[in-house]
Amino acid sequence: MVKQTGYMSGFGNEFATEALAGTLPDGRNSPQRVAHGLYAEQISGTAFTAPRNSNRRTWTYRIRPAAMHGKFTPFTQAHFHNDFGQGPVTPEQLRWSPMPMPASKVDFIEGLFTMGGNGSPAAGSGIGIHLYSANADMSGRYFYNADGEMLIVPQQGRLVICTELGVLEVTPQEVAVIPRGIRFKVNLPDRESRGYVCENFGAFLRLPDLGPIGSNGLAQPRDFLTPCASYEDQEGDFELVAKFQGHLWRADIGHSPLDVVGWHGNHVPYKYDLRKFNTIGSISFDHPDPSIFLVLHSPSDTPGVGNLDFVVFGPRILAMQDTFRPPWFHRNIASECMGLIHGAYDAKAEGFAPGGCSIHNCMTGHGPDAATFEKASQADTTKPDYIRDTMAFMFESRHVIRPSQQAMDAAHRQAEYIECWAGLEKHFKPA
Ligand SMILES: O=C(O)Cc1cc(O)ccc1O
Ligand SMILES: [Fe+2]
Repeated sequence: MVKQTGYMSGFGNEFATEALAGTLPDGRNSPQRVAHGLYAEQISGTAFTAPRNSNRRTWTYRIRPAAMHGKFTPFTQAHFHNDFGQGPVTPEQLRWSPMPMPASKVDFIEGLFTMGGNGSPAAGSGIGIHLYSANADMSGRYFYNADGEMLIVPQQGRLVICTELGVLEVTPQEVAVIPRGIRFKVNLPDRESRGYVCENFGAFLRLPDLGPIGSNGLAQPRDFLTPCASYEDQEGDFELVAKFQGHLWRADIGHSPLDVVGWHGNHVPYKYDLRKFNTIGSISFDHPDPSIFLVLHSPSDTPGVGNLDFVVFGPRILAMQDTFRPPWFHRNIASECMGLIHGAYDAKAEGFAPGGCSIHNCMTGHGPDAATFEKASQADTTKPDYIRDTMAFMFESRHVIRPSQQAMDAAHRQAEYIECWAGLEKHFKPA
């Protein structure tokens, strides 16, 4: 079992950490013989020649190189994939209730259920959106995703994510990012967990620029935590599962691949507590665009346009006067997938439950439901509203989120979702 040994703070830092003193070579990466009889191995997360400020790689010093495992054969888990389809896609507003907990024993990888996505691992852009519900540890099973980094958002039940580079303990309202290629397993200390996963096939997530906000605000770099090195020195009949080009593969492996005794670099897993987000809003009038709630951003090749934007709607005080305070009615060029981690969301009076999700695609009209509209239109805006118990989020993407067939067919899909706007009254009085 990999032991938790603490965290290092900062976003995008060059970290250096060793679980055994004297592991890291001094002044070089690949000495002729590594200390303690370890192997040196580099993991490159970006092109060798990527500009310095977006170059990611980590040097690992490990018991065995990652090349040591059996042959890959397909791994059957039909619900987790990137087959978002090529045919017609409905522009309808879509919403789902929380996914039920599994009836039999299911681990994190077995419990992943693809909701939709865009682009592809082959194209090197786009995202995959998944829900998971799981009730078993990954015992003897290890996983890596060659297709992209994984943003993991537990909604219920903690996750202990044991990675090659150390252990992340993640509670609901915290999120974790596992970089492309990093091997890990997930244990469930609360026996059950469910939540959301966004795979990012494009440029890695980074902190957004702050522009006129200034040098502080939104997610602060020091609140991102990367684990210190810790390792398993274990032999056994284990399994390595790989996600490669949209599908899963398995290979026998005779040892734990979480065998990195020391490492240095910046291609690293991290976690972030969403409750630490410094939310900024209007203190005069109008509801600002939700870009001010941006936590992490994966840029596309068009400046200012996100391959993936991770946006969070946490507790906040609404003070705008003579303003319709909840999110307005809108249609966006971007496509939106929302989830709810805790409490209620201020645009939806009912039906959007913690663990549920919605998709509002490019130019599809949406906004407050009828009950929310009526209430907020009458509210006293001379006094502030304290929105306390809430944590909603959005995966927003420049490209249409194509729902998977299994998501469209799922029993937990709310087929009558659009009825939440049916009760909006006609108030028009031309005189
Ligand atoms: O649709 C939503 O609820 C998300 C959202 C929130 C907001 O405050 C403004 C725009 C937007 O898309
Ligand atoms: Fe929206």
